[in-house]
Amino acid sequence: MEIPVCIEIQSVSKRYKSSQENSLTDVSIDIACADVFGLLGPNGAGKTTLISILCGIIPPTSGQVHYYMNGSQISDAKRKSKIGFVPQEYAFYQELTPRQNLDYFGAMYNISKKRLEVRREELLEILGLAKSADKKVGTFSGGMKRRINLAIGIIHEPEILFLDEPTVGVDVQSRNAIIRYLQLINESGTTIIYTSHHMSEAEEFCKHIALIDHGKVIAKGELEGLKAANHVSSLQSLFINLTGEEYRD
Ligand SMILES: Nc1ncnc2c1ncn2[C@@H]1O[C@H](COP(=O)(O)OP(=O)(O)OP(=O)(O)O)[C@@H](O)[C@H]1O
Repeated sequence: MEIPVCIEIQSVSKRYKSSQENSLTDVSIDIACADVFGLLGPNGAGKTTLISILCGIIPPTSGQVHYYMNGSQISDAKRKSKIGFVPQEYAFYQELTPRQNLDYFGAMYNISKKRLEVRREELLEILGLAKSADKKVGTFSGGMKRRINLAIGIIHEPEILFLDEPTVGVDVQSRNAIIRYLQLINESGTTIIYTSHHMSEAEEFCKHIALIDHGKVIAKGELEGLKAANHVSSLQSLFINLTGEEYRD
């Protein structure tokens, strides 16, 4: 049985107003429902730009993005309540505690007080933040900050979750906790689209990938199939084979 498409990206190009060049050129990708999809590529490839377009934060210069749920296209308004976004930058208030941050962002999604309380405590527990739930987030380690960033992005139980480098700068323990939790919510049906520079993590985590370089898709498909077709045994080798060794400064 064919898995239905959840996000259809059609010929998306982006040129920022201040720029002479495209940051994305003619990007077309289909992402299946309940997939773990990796958007991978070197620095400056266009990954954050693409995620920002998919989340509706910035518009494409040309091209279209369609979202589908239960086989039907959904409106932009409906899409907003269905998606979650965990950005690369910390998106919380340093002066507030994890409980206060989660209450604040939960209220923005109009979650009922009762449901929010349950969801908040559940996330604090699962992500190992319960003991520090009443301390200011500004005093936290990098790993704890990444985990609270994740908790905020999923407080409203999104069906589609975008994560931009969710494990950057964290230790192995926090990385494992984050990936384990993401695997858990994927198993219960959440579609995950994520970027990372951590190739062994992406290799373990992603089912399908798109490799982007200089704003263009240079490879896409099922990860194992791409490795076999390129005669390599690891995602890192595939990445180097297709994007080369030179710096992207
Ligand atoms: N607001 C902006 N205005 C102008 N150019 C931008 C803007 N944001 C990004 N760019 C440019 O668009 C290109 C793609 O950047 P983007 O941040 O999407 O890449 P990335 O793949 O996420 O990189 P990284 O892995 O370093 O985070 C780069 O050349 C970048 O300089």
